[in-house]
Amino acid sequence: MELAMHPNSSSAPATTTTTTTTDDDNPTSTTTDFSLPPVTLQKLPHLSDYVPNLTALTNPIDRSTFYHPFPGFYLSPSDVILRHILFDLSFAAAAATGSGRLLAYHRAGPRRTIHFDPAAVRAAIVTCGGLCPGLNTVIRELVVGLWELYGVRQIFGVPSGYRGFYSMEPVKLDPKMVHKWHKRGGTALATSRGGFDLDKIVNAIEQRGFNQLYVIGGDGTMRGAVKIFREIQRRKLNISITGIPKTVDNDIGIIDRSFGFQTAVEMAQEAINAAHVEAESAVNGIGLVKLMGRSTGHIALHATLSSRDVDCCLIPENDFYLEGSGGLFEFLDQRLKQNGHAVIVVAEGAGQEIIPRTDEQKEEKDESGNPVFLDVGPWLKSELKKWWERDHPGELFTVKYIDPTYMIRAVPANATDNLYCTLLAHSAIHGVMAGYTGFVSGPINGNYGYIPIEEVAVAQNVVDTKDHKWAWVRSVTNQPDFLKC
Ligand SMILES: Nc1ncnc2c1ncn2[C@@H]1O[C@H](COP(=O)(O)OP(=O)(O)O)[C@@H](O)[C@H]1O
Ligand SMILES: O=P(O)(O)OC[C@H]1O[C@](O)(COP(=O)(O)O)[C@@H](O)[C@@H]1O
Ligand SMILES: [Mg+2]
Repeated sequence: MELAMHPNSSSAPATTTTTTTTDDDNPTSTTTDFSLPPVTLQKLPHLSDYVPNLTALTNPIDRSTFYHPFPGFYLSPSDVILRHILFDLSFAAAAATGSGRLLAYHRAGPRRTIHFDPAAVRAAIVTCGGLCPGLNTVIRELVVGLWELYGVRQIFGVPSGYRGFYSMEPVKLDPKMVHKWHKRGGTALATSRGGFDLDKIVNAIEQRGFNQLYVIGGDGTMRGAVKIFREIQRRKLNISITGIPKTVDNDIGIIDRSFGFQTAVEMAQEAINAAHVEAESAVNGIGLVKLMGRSTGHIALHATLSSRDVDCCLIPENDFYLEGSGGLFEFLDQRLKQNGHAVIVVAEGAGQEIIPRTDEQKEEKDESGNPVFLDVGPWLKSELKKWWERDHPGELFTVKYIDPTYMIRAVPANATDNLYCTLLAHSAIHGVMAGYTGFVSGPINGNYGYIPIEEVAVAQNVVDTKDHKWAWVRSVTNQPDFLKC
């Protein structure tokens, strides 16, 4: 679908004119006229794509005593968010001649017409994968939002992740029950890895009469949700499914960041501070902190940038080596000579290529099929000790290793993440009530949008070691780039 977003048609000549506006004869801004490139709006699946004669009702928010819908309160399909908002004007001019397009997503929010009768809704909420701060807040806000905004009364929690659909009894939820859940870490519904059996899950959904599915989970969960979505479509069921992206590692793409990530980075500071104190208080002291981050180093990177006490940050996206010129040991040698101590932050997925392992260990997977890593923390600690004894025999040296692994994700969400969780939950509810399906809610450039779940399931978010953020880390730590000459 293409939107006419600009007065110039795409066939108009691409002219770029620059003028200067003045205020009291002082130039204040530059106005450039250019043709906005054509916009492609990502199609969002809707139940009406395959369910005939859908119910169409006015939104009950019209009658809410709290909301007074004003013109523009309800969003329509022409309300969009651009995926990329940064581009240079010469690109825009070039794009208008046909060499580029802009991608847009539907904005999240209430719709004037809804396609579910609230009295007939049977909503199911499930949490899958590892923990993340804010899971309980999302559940709470889904329950309260469905109840208060739309008058839904049949809301169920599915225990223990995907396997719970077919192996456990759902738990009836209401606002009173979930009232304090945002203050608790973890997930009150319980979660698990593995157990994804498509037929059993969709059969159970049908048998239980669920017609709205709120699936909270990470990249693996989203891949599972895509399969459920496709099966629901194949069976032509009037069931809407939405994904709410949860990942403490921040490894899901397109969205600005995942909920709980900021809380985790904040928690990591405590471990880094402790490592710093220990290292500073020793002779040739090294503080070593291992942080979560299976295939992405976002937590380590952000924790490093916000701490400023870190001398070296090791992430999965940037291979490192220990010995020789430009290696970790050479760098630490210099740092210890300069400062007498050093702090290293290592993401759990870093260095996996250089830790010796058996063929069996190379194949190891968890129940969800994620690779099981060797523990980089103790390995690095032991390598550091061996190096020092070999190169500096008899000299004092200490490595204090801190592994706060689960502590950074098993806590309740901080205030910012709690707010974020609420907006995510409300966005999901509005989209589902409007009949959208197979989508994920999330912030895109600061505004909440609906993204097709199939796109989210394959979109990764890795640290770009060529961009300014990684350069910033290196400028803060002055660590080597580990590019062997
Ligand atoms: N490719 C896939 N197809 C179907 N289900 C999947 C897939 N990958 C993961 N899952 C299921 O999604 C759930 C969560 O996945 P997992 O990788 O453990 O966590 P996360 O969703 O946090 O990444 C598990 O029940 C797992 O079996
Ligand atoms: O919870 P487990 O099975 O010990 O797994 C730990 C993994 O979970 C995470 O915390 C989050 O991973 P997911 O988002 O895939 O659940 C990873 O950082 C870590 O590698
Ligand atoms: Mg994952």
